[in-house]
Parts: sequence; structure tokens; C-alpha cells
Amino acid sequence: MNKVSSSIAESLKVYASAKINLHLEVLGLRKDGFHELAMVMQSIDLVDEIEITKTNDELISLNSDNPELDNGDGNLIIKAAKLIRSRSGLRDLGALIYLRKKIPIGAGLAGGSSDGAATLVGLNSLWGLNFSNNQLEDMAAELGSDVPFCISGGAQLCFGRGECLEPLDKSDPTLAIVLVKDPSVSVSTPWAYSRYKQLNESTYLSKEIDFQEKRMALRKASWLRPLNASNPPPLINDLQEVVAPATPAVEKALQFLRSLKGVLSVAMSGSGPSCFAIFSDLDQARIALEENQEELRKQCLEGWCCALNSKGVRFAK
Ligand SMILES: C[C@](O)(CO)[C@H](O)COP(=O)(O)OP(=O)(O)OC[C@H]1O[C@@H](n2ccc(N)nc2=O)[C@H](O)[C@@H]1O
Ligand SMILES: Nc1ncnc2c1ncn2[C@@H]1O[C@H](COP(=O)(O)OP(=O)(O)OP(=O)(O)O)[C@@H](O)[C@H]1O
Repeated sequence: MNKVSSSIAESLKVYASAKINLHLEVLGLRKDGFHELAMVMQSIDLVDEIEITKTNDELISLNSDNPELDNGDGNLIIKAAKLIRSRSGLRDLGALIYLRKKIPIGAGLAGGSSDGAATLVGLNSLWGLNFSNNQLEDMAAELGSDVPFCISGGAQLCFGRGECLEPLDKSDPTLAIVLVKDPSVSVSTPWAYSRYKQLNESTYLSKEIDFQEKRMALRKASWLRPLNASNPPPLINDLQEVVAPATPAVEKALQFLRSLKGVLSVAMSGSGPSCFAIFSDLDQARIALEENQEELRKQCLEGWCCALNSKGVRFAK
């Protein structure tokens, strides 16, 4: 009998939610070279599935249903698994991981970040490590700026480089979105920030007191509490002003979404190229997308209708 199969003990399944940015304001540059941000992120019901089986043979391996993905050390799932194991000090721990990829890659939806977050949460439970949520969020911040949010998800204010979190109302919002993306296009996040810097550095804020003022203004925004259709999010994304003009697929997606019946507001998510439109509920979003399937195909766009999720990582029942 081989070593791996003899050591299998238990498994579990976790869901990793994609996110959209309901607000993304670039405030300035930080000493670590990252940008200081004021954001509102929101989890959506577009999820990757991650199945993890515990072993005790030191091997951490990943397979997935997406042949485009690197299953090795470049994958955030492997990075997350190795990070939490090294923090545990238990070198014998192993895991066989299988990813069913539903979140488009390089889309501004934090798919990789959310997979990393789900791996931390899943292995913390499966390996019985008992790290607290705060400890998991600290590890998550080492993996990437979006990863801490993805752990608890829902709707949160995100400051700093994205890792300073202030959760908003946990109740399920009735708002829903139509999300569209040209499947042949992705945008590099480092490129988006460096282009933004090139064009806007002269207007960057630099004093902590000015950052504080911007954070306070966002905390007080009337559209935040609660998220609702009568006062929908205005959807500001500073990166959109540099990504859209350089990316015809973004302009095309925004134009498609603006033409939908019943749409409340429209924006790009993160560094793009995914764009989304807000609707008052899932039925309205479904009808708008269904009525425009032909146009969607003509424009070579992929589309999804998604509810807003009040959680990030979830265990399968
Ligand atoms: C665009 C967003 O998705 C919005 O939520 C995030 O800001 C990006 O988060 P992420 O993909 O987790 O980004 P990271 O992997 O931490 O950083 C990728 C690169 O983006 C730039 N970056 C990222 C976050 C930030 N606050 N400032 C930056 O300038 C840096 O060049 C960095 O090297
Ligand atoms: N598990 C993963 N799933 C998807 N991409 C991954 C994963 N692990 C590493 N990556 C790499 O991360 C890069 C960005 O992928 P991802 O899908 O997370 O982009 P994104 O949605 O634009 O992220 P963000 O919104 O956080 O900037 C890709 O180049 C991809 O190869």
C-alpha cells in the first residue's frame, strides 16, 4: 500500500466567494510601496469549491479542473497551506487538495485570494490548529492584500492596503448583480496600480490626517447602512479611469451593462476587467441578463447573475 492512501484520515469541502468592489478610492502611496486605499468590498455568490483531504505524510498537493492554472508553488492554495503549516510548527501535516474553479481567473474578483483564504480556514479546521480569526487574517495579509477580506467576507470597509477591515451589517442584502467579462481578457493588478500612479501621483495625499478624513467620510456614506435599492451605491472605482481607456473589453462591458433595464449603477470590479451592474433583486438581474443573452453573445461577453453573500469562506454542510 502506498504511503498517501494509508495515511488518509478525513476530508472537508469549503466554498471560496468572489468579491466585487462597491467602492475603491486610491488615497496615496505607503512606505511599503503599496497604495493606501479606502474601499468597500462585497462577497458575491460566485464560488470556487475546494475539497481537502488530510494526510500525515508532509505532502501538500493540488489538482484542479482548470488546466490553465499552475498547481505548484505559485498557486495561492499551496502558498496558504504551506504558510499555515509552517506557523503550526507541525511539519508532518499533509493535504490532498482539489479545486473546482468557477471564479474567472485574473478578473478583478479575487478568485485566487479567496482560494487562499478558504485554504487557511479549511486547514485550520481539518488539521485542528485552533488559530483565531485574527491570526488567520494576519497570515492572509502575508499572502495578498485582498486575502484577509476573503476570510469573513460579506460587506466590509477595507483600509490600509486592503487588510484593515471594518465589517458592515451582516444581514443578507436583497440587492443583486449582473457580472460580465470578456473571457479572452485579463488585467494585471500591478500594471493597473502603476498606471494609476503614473497619471495621478501629483495629487496623492500623504498625511495620515488626510487619510483619516477620507476613511471617516466613507464610514459615514449614506448608501452603506443598509445596502438598499432606494439609495444604491454610487460605485466609485479610481482604477476604472485608467484601466477602461486602455482596455476595450472593459468599455464594452460597461456599455452593455448600462443598457440593461432596471439597472441601478455600474462599475468595474477591482483592477478589472470584470464589470458589474447593481439591481434591486435577483429576479430583476435574471430578467435583464436573460433578455440580453443574444447581445451578450454578439459582444463575446460571459455573464452571471449573483446574489450578494453575507459570508466569505463557507464550509459545505
Ligand atoms: C485591486 C484589488 O483587487 C482591489 O480589491 C486589490 O487592491 C488587489 O489586491 P491583490 O490582488 O491581493 O494584490 P497584491 O497581491 O497584494 O498586490 C499586487 C500588486 O498590486 C499593487 N497594489 C496592491 C494593493 C495595494 N493596496 N496597493 C498596490 O499598489 C502592488 O503593485 C502589488 O505588488
Ligand atoms: N487559486 C488560484 N486561482 C486563480 N488564480 C491564481 C490562484 N493562485 C494563483 N493565481 C494567480 O493569481 C493571478 C491573479 O488571479 P486572480 O484570479 O486571483 O485575479 P484577480 O481576480 O484579478 O485578483 P484580485 O482581484 O485579488 O486582484 C493569476 O495570474 C493566477 O495565475
